[in-house]
Amino acid sequence: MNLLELKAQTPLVFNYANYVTPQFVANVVNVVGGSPIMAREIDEFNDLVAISNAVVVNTGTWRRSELPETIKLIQIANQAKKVVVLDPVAVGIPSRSVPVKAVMTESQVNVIRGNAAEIAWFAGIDFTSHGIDATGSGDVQKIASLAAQKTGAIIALSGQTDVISDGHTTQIIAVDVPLLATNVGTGDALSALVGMFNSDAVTVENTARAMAMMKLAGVRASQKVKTPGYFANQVLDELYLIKQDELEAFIQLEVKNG
Ligand SMILES: Nc1ncnc2c1ncn2[C@@H]1O[C@H](COP(=O)(O)OP(=O)(O)O)[C@@H](O)[C@H]1O
Ligand SMILES: Cc1ncsc1CCOP(=O)(O)O
Ligand SMILES: [Mg+2]
Repeated sequence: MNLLELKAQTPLVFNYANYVTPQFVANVVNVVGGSPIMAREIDEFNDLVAISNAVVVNTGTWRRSELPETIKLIQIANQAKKVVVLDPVAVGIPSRSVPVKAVMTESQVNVIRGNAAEIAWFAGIDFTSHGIDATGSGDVQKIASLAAQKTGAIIALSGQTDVISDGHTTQIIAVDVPLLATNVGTGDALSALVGMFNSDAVTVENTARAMAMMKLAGVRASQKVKTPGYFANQVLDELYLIKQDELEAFIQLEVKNG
């Protein structure tokens, strides 16, 4: 959906969040025009998925004891035909790949949003990382396209260049905003935006819209503030202020075919 439709419909985003960044993620959903809800109790999953428009699963602080519930949640969302976004934080660390492998085997994920190192793991390509951060370099278009082909999910690869791919169509947003990488949780919040913009239909176009929204907020914030603390708050304000026509103009200018 576009930003105008999003603000009119107020999509409810169920975030199965990590315990590091839920406050920032909830605020990002709220300021853009959606409605966030966080939960971990399996007894709530049927009720909450029924009223949700998107389910966003972040494995950043997974626990073995909760893994069956995580899979159950996605299966409920699959049955209810709700869009599911997976944020596979630091999946390249072997212990962090455990929940991701289980989720990918036992349930269906519609979109995977991660940094280049995380997406490279799905593509089977080596890419240097340092914990939650991608630190190497590589052919990000090839990585995203291959990961999409291997998983059957739309890939939303974020970084200096964002890449969106379904394995056939690939789009890029090559806009450098280094301050965007300074706030822990920007990626998690971006995953929630991806869920929100895809809540009516899962497409490359809607995924690119979500990625463009965060980039544009970063561009505008970095014109006003130069340090990370203020920047994080300014990004929230810019996400709140961006209008439909401004977002679509940015997309026209910066979203290119790969
Ligand atoms: N060097 C960079 N230049 C511009 N934008 C960046 C850069 N690094 C990250 N971003 C942006 O920051 C947001 C979060 O992406 P990223 O940092 O890759 O996710 P994660 O926090 O999951 O590692 C995205 O909107 C992405 O475009
Ligand atoms: C620090 C940390 N540790 C586990 S999850 C997490 C947050 C990751 O946030 P993001 O992927 O948005 O940088
Ligand atoms: Mg991340």
